[in-house]
Amino acid sequence: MLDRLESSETIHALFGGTFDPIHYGHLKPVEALAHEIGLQHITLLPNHVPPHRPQPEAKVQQRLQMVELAIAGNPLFSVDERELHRTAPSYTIDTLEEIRREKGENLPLAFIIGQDSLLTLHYWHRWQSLLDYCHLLVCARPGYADTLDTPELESWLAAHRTTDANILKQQPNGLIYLAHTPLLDISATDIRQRKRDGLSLDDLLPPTVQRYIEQQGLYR
Ligand SMILES: Nc1ncnc2c1ncn2[C@@H]1O[C@H](COP(=O)(O)OP(=O)(O)OP(=O)(O)O)[C@@H](O)[C@H]1O
Ligand SMILES: O=C(O)c1ccc[n+]([C@@H]2O[C@H](COP(=O)([O-])O)[C@@H](O)[C@H]2O)c1
Repeated sequence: MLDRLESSETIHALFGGTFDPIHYGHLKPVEALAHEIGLQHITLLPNHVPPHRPQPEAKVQQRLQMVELAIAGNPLFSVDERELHRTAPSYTIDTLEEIRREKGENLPLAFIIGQDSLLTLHYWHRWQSLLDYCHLLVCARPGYADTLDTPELESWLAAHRTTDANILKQQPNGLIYLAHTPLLDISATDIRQRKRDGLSLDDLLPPTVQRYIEQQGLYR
């Protein structure tokens, strides 16, 4: 694999999630990230069987439908359904291996996560191999420390971190970039609880998704 590419204008950026439901805490930080580092496109990757967490309340097709409603008419986003067709746990490394095979070894590939995911990354399946396939782009998230309390993760971050977004386009994988994205205190857990409590979901997620939740009777 080439260590450095001559030049590349494109990063194939993936944003994985359970999206139960998708909300502005997902959409707005990654839109800001796209501006910050010049991403032209972001592919949302809803998972089927999320590893390391309780299983989603909404059905696969409902979570997919909410993602599609949330990104309708926004050319920045598209959705990749591949993990939804797998019944095994949606390990990110498996998906990255597959996408790397499809895209070839030179295309810069990036996987976007929130700060909370970074803090627990050492529990992920084959976590130390993730950077063999992609860069990691980390969006800030309120309520989650920006220091890692696991020495192994801390030294791994120090070894791979870059503050220069331009390098991400010149190398296919191997770097971690902590973005300066806006802090949005929104979580799907809170949205599901607010729905159960009969509270408003305004400003937390797109109106189309709100209406869908209502129509489908989700999160009661
Ligand atoms: N408000 C937010 N700010 C930044 N990143 C976020 C935010 N909400 C979620 N993310 C990130 O988006 C990805 C997908 O998150 P996920 O679908 O689990 O949403 P969630 O709101 O954390 O869900 P839940 O509350 O059900 O755990 C994760 O990498 C997570 O860190
Ligand atoms: O590969 C793993 O072991 C792994 C463990 C936890 C989370 N992930 C992926 O990280 C993304 C965010 O996860 P979540 O649980 O916050 O929605 C999503 O694409 C998950 O499939 C992946």
